[in-house]
Amino acid sequence: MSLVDFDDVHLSFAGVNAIAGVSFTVAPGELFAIIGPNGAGKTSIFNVLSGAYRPQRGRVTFGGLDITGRPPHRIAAAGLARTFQNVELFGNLTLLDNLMLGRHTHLRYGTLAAVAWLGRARREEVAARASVEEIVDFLDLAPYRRIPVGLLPYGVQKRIELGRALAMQPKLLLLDEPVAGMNLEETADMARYILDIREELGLAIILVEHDMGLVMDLADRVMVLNFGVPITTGPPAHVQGHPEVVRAYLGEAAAV
Ligand SMILES: Nc1ncnc2c1ncn2[C@@H]1O[C@H](COP(=O)(O)OP(=O)(O)OP(=O)(O)O)[C@@H](O)[C@H]1O
Repeated sequence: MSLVDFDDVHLSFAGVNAIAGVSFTVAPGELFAIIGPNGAGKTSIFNVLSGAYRPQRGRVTFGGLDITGRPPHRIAAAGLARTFQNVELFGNLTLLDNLMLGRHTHLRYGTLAAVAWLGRARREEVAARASVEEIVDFLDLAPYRRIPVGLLPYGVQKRIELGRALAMQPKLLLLDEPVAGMNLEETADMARYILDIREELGLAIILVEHDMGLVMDLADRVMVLNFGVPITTGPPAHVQGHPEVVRAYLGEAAAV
């Protein structure tokens, strides 16, 4: 069974079609990439998946659950986590605090228990700390543990954002331009972490990215969008050779 089933989704803003009949599925553990020129509708798909936008038509199921139009916190609790195009961390908090905030979707104790620091609250907090420490190791973030994240280099902040998404223990990660603004070394590092997440943690990932080299290296399948409509979907080799894709989008990259 598919983990994600995005079925004939339509979304428009005051007559502008952001998504005009998009369908795709993502299998558990798959790395599915979405590419397309600026304004093609990639971020809108993420916003529909995560519950920020409600589509006018179509249905989205996640893990067999109909999540169409559900509020973002419900969808997050069902196991969907995302990172953003621009870093959205709490700059004056430390790495550990930022990751603990990500983990908070999983803490189930009530306010009273937390105030009284009762058994369950304490046990959950200890488990949360342990799982956050695993993420710190996994992403090689130990040197930055106690520094306010706003003071850290951009590439490290993007990695922390990835860590915060992992702290939610998701089944599906939405990565929105994870290497935008990074230098070559930072990009290669991020590519390795994305592969590790997939191979060691077995998470499904939907990747939106303009870096074609990264997409073609990492993705199992790629969907190409143009003006809110998919042109084609398939393995990287299929997409790269598709004449309409070359014309609509890969023209410059293909010439590199
Ligand atoms: N909140 C909004 N209000 C009005 N129009 C919007 C809104 N969000 C997106 N759009 C429009 O929907 C279309 C698709 O935008 P979207 O941001 O999804 O594209 P994108 O492929 O992610 O682009 P980019 O690569 O530049 O991030 C664009 O025409 C955009 O202007």
